[in-house]
Amino acid sequence: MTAAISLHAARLAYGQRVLWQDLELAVEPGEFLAVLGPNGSGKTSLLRVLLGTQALSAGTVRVAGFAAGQGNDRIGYIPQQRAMDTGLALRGTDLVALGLDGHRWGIGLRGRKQRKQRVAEAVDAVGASAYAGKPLGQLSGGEQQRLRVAQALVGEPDVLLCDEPLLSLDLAHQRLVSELIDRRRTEAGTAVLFVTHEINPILSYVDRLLYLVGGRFRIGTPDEVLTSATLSELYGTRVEVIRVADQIHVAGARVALCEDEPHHLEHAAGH
Ligand SMILES: Nc1ncnc2c1ncn2[C@@H]1O[C@H](COP(=O)(O)OP(=O)(O)OP(=O)(O)O)[C@@H](O)[C@H]1O
Repeated sequence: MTAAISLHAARLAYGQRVLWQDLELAVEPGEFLAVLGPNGSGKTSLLRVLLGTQALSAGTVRVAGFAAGQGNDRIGYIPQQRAMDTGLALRGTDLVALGLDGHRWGIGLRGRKQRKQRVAEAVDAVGASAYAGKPLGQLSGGEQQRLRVAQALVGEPDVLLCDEPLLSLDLAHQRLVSELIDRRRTEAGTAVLFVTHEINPILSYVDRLLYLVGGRFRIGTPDEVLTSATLSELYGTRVEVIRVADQIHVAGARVALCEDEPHHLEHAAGH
């Protein structure tokens, strides 16, 4: 099977600062890979490399069968959320339609009808039908975020790159979006690379994770990587992984998981 994403001997450095090196990674079609790590560890930079907007310092990268940047019409991308300009007149449905590859649908009346239908379905799937006709500037952060998810999925991508897609979503919509992404990969074999600070909402979907910390990384299943021994080694300091029912909590200094919790857990762990 040809990997949907492959990085070979990959290195990314900004000047003297090495974000990661000797990275060997093959993400298979249909695989769900979570990418974790503290602020500044290079998660978004990895997405930029896969999108072709950031060159590797060394090594090779291929995405959806192409050199990075060449096959972007096969990639769905959910960027990290930024507040959109409140004066923005673009409507929600217009934003979603930007995710359709114009070449595949043609410009005739039939193509236009089909495009409209596809956009309506994608909007409906994220529960945004009631507000998608409004200008983006009038929508809440979470409402805008659901439209970005629809935009990334509407083009039926082979590879889905998600940069903290659950941020600013309430629990019900976190679940809806995670399930949508999971369904896309199980039904269509789309490979998913999902950057997150919070593993628990997606833990049941994750096949493997890439955990980046200060120039080092580990790749493996959640059971392999999310252990006290592995994370302590990676962080270079004592880290405790605590499993409570089907949730994972990580306690210790500079820990990236469960961002809302480390502060009091750090105290509890005596750091
Ligand atoms: N073009 C650039 N030139 C120089 N340094 C950069 C550039 N882009 C990013 N950096 C630095 O590289 C580091 C990694 O940035 P990146 O955005 O990939 O981190 P991240 O893991 O996504 O962090 P966060 O969790 O905060 O989103 C940061 O310290 C950032 O300042």
